[in-house]
Amino acid sequence: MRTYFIKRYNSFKFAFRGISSAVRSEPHVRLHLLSVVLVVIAGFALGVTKTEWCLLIGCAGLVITAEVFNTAIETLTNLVSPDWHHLAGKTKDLAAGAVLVASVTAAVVGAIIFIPYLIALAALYV
Ligand SMILES: Nc1ncnc2c1ncn2[C@@H]1O[C@H](COP(=O)(O)OP(=O)(O)OP(=O)(O)O)[C@@H](O)[C@H]1O
Repeated sequence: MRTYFIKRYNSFKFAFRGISSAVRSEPHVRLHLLSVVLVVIAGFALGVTKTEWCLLIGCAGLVITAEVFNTAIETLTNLVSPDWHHLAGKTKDLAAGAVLVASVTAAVVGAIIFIPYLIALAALYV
């Protein structure tokens, strides 16, 4: 039983080490984390609903997950193919494409949620 908990503890430790390594090595991951912080501040400031919070958190999780996978794929590609190879390039382009899809999705959802709040807020001052 003790071994079971030690193994689970180590799994979490390795996972956090992976996230921490992605944050330290990838400027894009830091940029996306900053965006998440700004979205959370805007969410509290504008008083979004519970459903809207779920959508925003879901999108933020999707983008960060895509970024961490992208970092993992880039790292593995660099290990397997340090030299220029069209398949290595294609692999990295595909991973970057996944991040772009997740980011555009999050941006569209954010716009759909925040724009009506911002219009209502602006209307108070005009
Ligand atoms: N070994 C390679 N062989 C062929 N093309 C490559 C190779 N490495 C990178 N590329 C091409 O250059 C692009 C940029 O690669 P790079 O490794 O700099 O990733 P990146 O998107 O700049 O990553 P990041 O800025 O997140 O570190 C890739 O998307 C790919 O098209």
